[in-house]
Amino acid sequence: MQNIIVFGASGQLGNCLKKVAGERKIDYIHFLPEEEADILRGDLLDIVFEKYKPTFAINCAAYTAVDKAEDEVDLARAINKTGAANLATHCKAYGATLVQISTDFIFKGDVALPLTEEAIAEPISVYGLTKLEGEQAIAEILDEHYTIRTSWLYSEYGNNFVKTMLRLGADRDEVKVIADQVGTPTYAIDLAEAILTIITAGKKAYGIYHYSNEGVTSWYDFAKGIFDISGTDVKVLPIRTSEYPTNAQRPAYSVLDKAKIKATFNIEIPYWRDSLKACIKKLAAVQ
Ligand SMILES: NC(=O)C1=CN([C@@H]2O[C@H](COP(=O)(O)OP(=O)(O)OC[C@H]3O[C@@H](n4cnc5c(N)ncnc54)[C@H](OP(=O)(O)O)[C@@H]3O)[C@@H](O)[C@H]2O)C=CC1
Ligand SMILES: Cc1cn([C@H]2C[C@H](O)[C@@H](COP(=O)(O)OP(=O)(O)O[C@H]3O[C@@H](C)C(=O)[C@@H](O)[C@H]3O)O2)c(=O)[nH]c1=O
Repeated sequence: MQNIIVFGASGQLGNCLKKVAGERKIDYIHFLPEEEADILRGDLLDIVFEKYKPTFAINCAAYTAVDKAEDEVDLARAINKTGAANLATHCKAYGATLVQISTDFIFKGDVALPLTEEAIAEPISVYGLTKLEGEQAIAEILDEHYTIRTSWLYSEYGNNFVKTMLRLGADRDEVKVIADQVGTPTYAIDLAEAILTIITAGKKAYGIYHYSNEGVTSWYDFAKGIFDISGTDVKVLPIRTSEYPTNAQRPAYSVLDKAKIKATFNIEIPYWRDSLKACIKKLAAVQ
């Protein structure tokens, strides 16, 4: 009997998993409220692991405020590293497999070649560093883990670049967006589908995998796509990273190579613009 528990269930990816699990009629998945499943509280983790005796735990909990993390290093490290390690320890004790979500921001991004799972990780931000430390802590504790690195998540849930652009586009005549950071957006609904496909495949092909949508774009082109598809009349000006100072540094190139996940789990990945259309359609329907 499978039993899946989800941490960080109220976040963007948690909500997408809820949606996709509902559509797939998976009824053995439990979305844990944060107050009952704080990944920093060993006492609460003891209770939920004992209650559910999970076969899989999915960790959607994270500290994701990239700029703020530069000033809140201890909190970012506690959630992204210690929290992940706590889950790995509990999974080991209960014979569960851990699905961890990581990020393209573990990479430096100074080489314009798609990044494989073996590419050297050299984070340039506190967020990226603490996420990498989380990956490493899990790997030291547990063999039975799927660590899925993804990039530029967006969806109809939570806060993300698509929703920010639609808000700015509605308020302003002009938006300036960085054109020299290149990567691939990922519709979090597509990622949720991939996670549930991996879990239900029962393959035990543990390890690190890369997943984003297909294609390559810049934040500027992504913004253009958002405004084109939504029919928002706003001028978008391409700018350099140096013209948009932020607390945290971000990789200039972070396109993930998805060959491994496609070959191992027979996953078909949608093109980023097709998924963006699907998301904007959903957002328009709820307005
Ligand atoms: N967003 C993105 O663009 C990308 C995200 N990722 C990774 O994907 C994963 C999911 O991201 P996403 O859904 O967008 O992130 P969100 O920030 O939307 O969700 C994270 C969730 O974790 C919860 N959380 C924080 N601390 C704890 C804790 N101690 N115990 C339990 N829950 C906690 C948050 O609750 P609260 O809000 O109450 O603090 C929030 O609900 C993360 O691992 C992230 O690093 C990877 C690449 C891109
Ligand atoms: C709002 C805005 C952002 N930008 C730039 C800043 C930044 O380089 C880029 C994206 O900005 P955001 O702050 O929305 O996104 P950011 O928080 O940097 O997104 C990252 O989040 C973490 C959690 C990840 O793991 C990454 O994969 C990535 O998705 O767009 C502009 O150029 N103009 C704007 O008006």
